[in-house]
Amino acid sequence: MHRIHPFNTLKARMTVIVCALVFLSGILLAIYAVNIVERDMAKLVGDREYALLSSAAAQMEQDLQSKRAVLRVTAEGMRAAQVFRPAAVRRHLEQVPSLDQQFFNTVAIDAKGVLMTSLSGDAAAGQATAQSTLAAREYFQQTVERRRGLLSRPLRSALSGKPIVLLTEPVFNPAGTLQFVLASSIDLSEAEFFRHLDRLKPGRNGYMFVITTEGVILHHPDAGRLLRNVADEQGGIVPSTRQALAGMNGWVLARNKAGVNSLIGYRRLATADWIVGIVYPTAEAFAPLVAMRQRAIERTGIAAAVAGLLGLFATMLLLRPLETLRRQVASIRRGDAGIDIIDLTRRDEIGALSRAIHALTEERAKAEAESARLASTDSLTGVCNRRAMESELDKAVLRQGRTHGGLGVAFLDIDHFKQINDSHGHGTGDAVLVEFARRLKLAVRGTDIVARYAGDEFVVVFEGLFSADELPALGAKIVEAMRVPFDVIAGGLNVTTSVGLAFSGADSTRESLLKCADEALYAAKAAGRDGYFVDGIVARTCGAGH
Ligand SMILES: Nc1nc2c(ncn2[C@@H]2O[C@H](COP(=O)(O)OP(=O)(O)OP(=O)(O)O)[C@@H](O)[C@H]2O)c(=O)[nH]1
Repeated sequence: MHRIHPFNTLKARMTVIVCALVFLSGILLAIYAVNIVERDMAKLVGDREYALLSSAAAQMEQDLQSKRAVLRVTAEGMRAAQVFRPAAVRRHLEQVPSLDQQFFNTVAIDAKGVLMTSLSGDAAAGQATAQSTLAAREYFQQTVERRRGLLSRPLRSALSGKPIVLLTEPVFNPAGTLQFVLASSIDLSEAEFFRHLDRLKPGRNGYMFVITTEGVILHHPDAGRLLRNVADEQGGIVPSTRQALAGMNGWVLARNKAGVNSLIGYRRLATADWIVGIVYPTAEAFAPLVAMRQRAIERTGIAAAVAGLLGLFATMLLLRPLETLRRQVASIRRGDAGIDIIDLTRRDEIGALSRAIHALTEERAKAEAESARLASTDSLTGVCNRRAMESELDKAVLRQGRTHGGLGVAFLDIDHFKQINDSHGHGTGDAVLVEFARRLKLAVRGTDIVARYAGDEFVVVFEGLFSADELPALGAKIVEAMRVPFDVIAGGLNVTTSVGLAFSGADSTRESLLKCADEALYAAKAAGRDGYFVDGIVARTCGAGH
């Protein structure tokens, strides 16, 4: 029997397909779910960081406001008290403790830009260095011009050399003439609100930064970048910062300047041209998600393996009847079982296949039987043909050899059949042959073999005879059966036959028996037809050596 390779079985294929489908759908589902979660979580984390950023920005704003207020109140107090001379100014400033708390230093610059006093440091030295330069400073010029205080661009202090921003406030006399400008500096490298900002930095590698709306760095974990403009740095402005400089408030997922994928947020202050920023590397921000994705993929793999096993089990269970059917068909082919072992009661496709196989086998058996019948039947008369007769006679000879039963053979020929054909036509001749065969069958036993040997010649094989003595009666009966006119033409047609009979001996063969019977027929013809002759009835039985 042809064996099927295990990998070619339906079970294997279906298992592979089930596994692949489960794995694929699982992975797709996991990716889809993780993506949704990722999106939601990114939004959650982004919004949370942005909220943090906003609160830091608000606090910074508040801090700047209170600084501004301290300076304004101080200036207002000096105007009201008409404190305009340098020594008085210094004394007054020294008496405002919040100035020292809020600022790195506070200076007074007269209307010409000359440093009048500086709260910290050597005022005289400061005066000497700054006298020629402060008048040109942008913050001084703009304060004088606008006649109100401002927050300066970041700059390097002429006095301390530190990176600073200045809050200014002009002081006028009651007549409205500018007496001097108060300028309080915030040390960018030490500012308290930046320290506070750093305390809010997200994760281990996240950081906060502050830039001006012109791109100058006010605060950054890398102190070396202070006062640099991001546009002038190597690599230029990253796209997200460019958007922030253009006015964007919010967060994005982008690369920072170091090329690290990060969640980057920007928040512009309302009262200063500053932008507070936050950078949170995504690897850290979404670390739980990365772990979750890993877990999802691992678990999907396990689920696929389990589903594959279950699929294999289910497939084996479902296909078991198919395997049974295959075995049944194999045993039917081997001849070990009949077609009835096939179960026709199932209501599924395997049942339908079983019924189809059953019907096909039955039809084939019928067709084979029919073709065997046709192969062994004379098409005109319906009795056995010569070949079938010879085969049956061979078997009968063998049987009689074993059972020692008697076997007789009659060889018949219709008398003057050629004349019937010639006188009445071939059709009538055929009708005579048919009627002759019918009568012949009726004249002998149902178990005897009646065959058309050729043309108008017939053979009958009689089994189970006791002796050759029974042959004359059989011959007479046949001759007698043809005596009634054949109803094949108007008025009937007289048809007679001559019969030669032979009886088997111990060493008889088909050929010898037929030869004996043929010789007896010849004798019957010679004796005048319409009669029978039994070969050797008196003298001999018919043996192979005849
Ligand atoms: N109608 C018909 N005629 C057949 C058929 N087969 C053979 N024949 C004819 O049957 C005739 C047989 O003639 P023969 O056996 O030679 O001689 P016969 O006329 O019977 O004469 P005897 O046998 O000597 O009595 C031939 O003319 C054949 O052509 C057949 O199937 N149908």
